[in-house]
Amino acid sequence: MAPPVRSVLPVVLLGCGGVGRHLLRHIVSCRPLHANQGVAIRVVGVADSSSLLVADLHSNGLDDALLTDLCAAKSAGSPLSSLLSRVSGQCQIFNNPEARTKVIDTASVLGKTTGLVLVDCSATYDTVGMLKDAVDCGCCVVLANKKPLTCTYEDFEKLVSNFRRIRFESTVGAGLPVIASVSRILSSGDPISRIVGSLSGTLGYVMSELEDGKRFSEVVKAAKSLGYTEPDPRDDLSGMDVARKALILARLLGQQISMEDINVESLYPRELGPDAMSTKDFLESGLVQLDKSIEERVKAASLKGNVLRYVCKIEGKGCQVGLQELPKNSALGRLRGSDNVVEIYSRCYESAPLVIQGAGAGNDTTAAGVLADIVDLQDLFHKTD
Ligand SMILES: NC(=O)C1=CN([C@@H]2O[C@H](COP(=O)(O)OP(=O)(O)OC[C@H]3O[C@@H](n4cnc5c(N)ncnc54)[C@H](OP(=O)(O)O)[C@@H]3O)[C@@H](O)[C@H]2O)C=CC1
Ligand SMILES: N[C@@H](CC=O)C(=O)O
Repeated sequence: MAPPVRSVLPVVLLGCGGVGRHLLRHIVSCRPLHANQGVAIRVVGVADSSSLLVADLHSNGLDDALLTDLCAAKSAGSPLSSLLSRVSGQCQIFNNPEARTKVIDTASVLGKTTGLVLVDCSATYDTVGMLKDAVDCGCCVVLANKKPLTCTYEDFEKLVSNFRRIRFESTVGAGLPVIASVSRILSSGDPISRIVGSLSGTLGYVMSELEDGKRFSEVVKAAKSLGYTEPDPRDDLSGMDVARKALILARLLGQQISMEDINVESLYPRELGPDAMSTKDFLESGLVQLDKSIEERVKAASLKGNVLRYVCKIEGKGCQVGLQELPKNSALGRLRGSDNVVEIYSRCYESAPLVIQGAGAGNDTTAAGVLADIVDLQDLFHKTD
């Protein structure tokens, strides 16, 4: 017999793309496991870019059959609003801008009663306001989306102001325990002097596939279909996605810096950027224009026994991210596929760094990281009766 439920965690999910849908599926499939741990996750609402589907706040949330249908509808490319005929009297659909207001109302009501975990699996800056309001209402926040933590330093400070109520493990290294390790080292009073790593699943995959003689344009498209890239793969190829991860880590180390303070090397010129062409055009006709120059760089490195890796370095007061030639048999050079590696140097890990390595991208592993973050908040949702 399952033990009594000790913690009920109401969740509102922002974003039901690749990661968000995997999260909902993991929540449904892990019900028996969580029940054995005395934990229940109640999905109260799910939002996409235009609508919010929200349950009656006195109910048990959206039921698993509806969540499954919702995932199927979104996978097929339909908006959440297409579920209108499917929803019962127990839930409602709000379209923007009412959807945003409803998220904040929900945070306000549940923040005062049961508590709420607002989970951001979108890829936009637009959620920052809702997240800050949720923090003000005493709610917990879990992020896969890096953008809210990488806008202004004031926003970052606000979001992490109650560190017990926020989790953002999946923003760096997908499911890898990078943030947890950095936080543990810091809270033990062991100063971190340097973090070096390969922090892009996409660029790691692309670089290792290029070594096998594949074409850059083909490999980038494969990375997108494997769920490694950002919605616009130029976010990865510009180095901005890695720079965001570097900024989150640097801010965690106490550096009060912004994106403008990070040196970022882009793999494509301005003429192929978002201001010049759509994502679709970039994938169809922009990418191939990069094949030759990247192939030449890979060959030049290979002649010296080296490989290319997109490296992130955080030390002292600065961060830099860019492409480097590294020996094939170095820790970063040996990386294959979407694996990330992160080396953390501190007083305790001075000559031999703490090394964290493993899958650094993908919807499944990222959603698993988000779910672990939600479950990690369970003690804040203990029933007191
Ligand atoms: N994939 C990976 O390996 C990893 C991803 N991440 C992060 O996870 C996040 C999600 O990635 P992914 O699932 O691939 O992205 P997708 O583009 O597949 O999904 C994004 C979702 O966000 C929704 N959305 C957009 N704007 C809003 C808004 N204002 N409010 C609510 N929802 C909104 C979109 O709606 P609509 O469906 O209507 O377009 C879509 O459902 C990103 O921030 C990414 O950086 C982090 C680590 C690893
Ligand atoms: N696009 C990112 C996904 C994880 O953050 C990557 O490739 O690493």
